[in-house]
Parts: sequence; structure tokens; C-alpha cells
Amino acid sequence: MAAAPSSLASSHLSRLADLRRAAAVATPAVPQQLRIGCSRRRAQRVVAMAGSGKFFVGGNWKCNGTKDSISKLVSELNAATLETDVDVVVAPPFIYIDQVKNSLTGRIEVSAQNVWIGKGGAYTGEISAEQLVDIGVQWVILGHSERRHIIGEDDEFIGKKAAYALSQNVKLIACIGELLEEREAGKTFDVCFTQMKAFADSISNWADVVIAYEPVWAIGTGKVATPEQAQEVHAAVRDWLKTNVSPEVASSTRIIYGGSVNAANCAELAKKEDIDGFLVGGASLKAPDFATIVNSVTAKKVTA
Ligand SMILES: O=C(CO)COP(=O)(O)O
Repeated sequence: MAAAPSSLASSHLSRLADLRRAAAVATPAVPQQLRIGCSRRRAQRVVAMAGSGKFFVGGNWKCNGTKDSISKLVSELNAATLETDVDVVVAPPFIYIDQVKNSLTGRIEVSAQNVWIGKGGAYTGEISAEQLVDIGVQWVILGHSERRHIIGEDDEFIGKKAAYALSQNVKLIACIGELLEEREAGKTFDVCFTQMKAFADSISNWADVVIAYEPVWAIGTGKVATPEQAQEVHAAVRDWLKTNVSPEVASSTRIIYGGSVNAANCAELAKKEDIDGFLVGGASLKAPDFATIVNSVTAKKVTA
């Protein structure tokens, strides 16, 4: 496993605070233009979206909530009107997953926010993929920037987790994304492609994988990527999949965007060709806002 940095939480937390402060004042530069798709690829995408590539919206509740607040959130989600042609998933903290599983409508699937790298055993504080399956959890989020940059998880460790989770039939929300300083240094694609390679080396069944592009400078900062910035990276990641995995996987894999998505900005993002949904943090804790984000699929349909 990856060695965690010694001064772990405090140095990483202050580094994250610095990054978020920097993000609040800096306007991230758009990376060098990549040749973006041809009409043939566009045609493949429309076919793919009409088939297996359903719009996908995940709510990452992170380390938030109490028994009471989660009970209220679940009741409101159960009562919300959600477009039918969207896959909807929520990721509560581990300790509330059973509560959520027992009270949430079957319309919404449940994800964990982490999992151990292999079979369970003497691993204090960890949760295994087998245990997730045991309580009916269908998904896991891996590679999230908070785990990469605060906890210190690296690509190798994340790749092991991904391979084992998939081997146990737990589906994967695979997160990638660059820091502000990496974007400003023109390294956005390099960083995302390196993270993609670590995932791809661990994945044999792409049908069980959703890619989440979450630029770190946009997470929890209120500074959302512009639709053009997000589209540019999504298209580049899809091109990477085409070259490095297969054209079929490139056209059928959902690539969702995360980072300060809210009820007001989701529709413009959803209109972009290569944005197949969202991974939502803060706004997923408010059921009406989360429902609006789920229902932004209608903006996509108008565009198509
Ligand atoms: O990290 C995120 C989802 O995984 C995004 O968080 P925010 O929506 O709060 O920026």
C-alpha cells in the first residue's frame, strides 16, 4: 500500500485550505486546446447516450449529517420528482449507510465513499467490498481528491481498491482531477491521463465504471468550471479512452463533472456533449437542489 505522509492530516488540511483560498482569487487558465472530436465521434456519442449511457447523478454527502438530518434528507429525496432516465446514487458516510438503505426509495442507489484494497480481516477501521455487498451497497467512490490530497492516497493504492471492488461486483465512480497549480502549469491533461491510466490498468469491466472529472480548485470553493473548461477535459478523457482502451468504451462510459455544481449552474453544464451527469457535494445535502440537478437531464435532451 501507499505510504501515507507522516504529518498527514494537519499539513494536508492546511495545504487544502491554501489551495481553496488560491482558487477563490485566481481564475484558472484554460489548458491548451485539444483537438476536440470529429463528427464521427459525435455520431457515436448520440447513439451511446440513447443506449447504455444514461445520465448519471451522484450525491457525495462526504463527512456530513446526523441520524436526524439524514432521516429528513432521505424523506425529502423519497418525495422528490426525479426524471426517470437518470441513474441516481447517493453516498452517505459509512455509519449511516444502513439507515439510508433501510429508508431510501429503491429508485436511488447507494454508494460508499471508500473501501479497503482487498478481502477483509485484521485491518482496523476499514470496510471491505464484501461487507458493502452484504448490506446492499452497489457503488463506491474512489480516487476522490479529498482522499488523494488530505489522506495521501496515491494512484497505486487507489488502483488496487478499484480492482478489488470491481472483482466483488461493486461498481465504481472513479474520480480524477487536477490541482489549481497543475492547471496553471498547463498540466491538466497530463495529471488526468496519469490518474486515468492507474484506473484503466485495474479495470476489466468498463460497464461498471463511471468517470468523475473533479478539478480540485472547483471542489467546495463555489468556483465551478465553466461548461467549456469541463467539456474540454471530458472530451480529452474520452479521446484518451478511445486511444488507450477502445472506441466502444470511449463512447459508452459516462464522464460526469464534479466541483461546485448547484441548482443554478447544472443546466448549462449538462448541455455540453461530453458531460454525462454530475457528482455533487454540498448541493446534494439539499434535496430540492439535488432533484434540480438530477432533472437537468432535460437540458441535455433539448441539446441533443
Ligand atoms: O467533491 C465533490 C463531489 O465529490 C464536489 O463537492 P462540491 O459540490 O461541494 O464542490
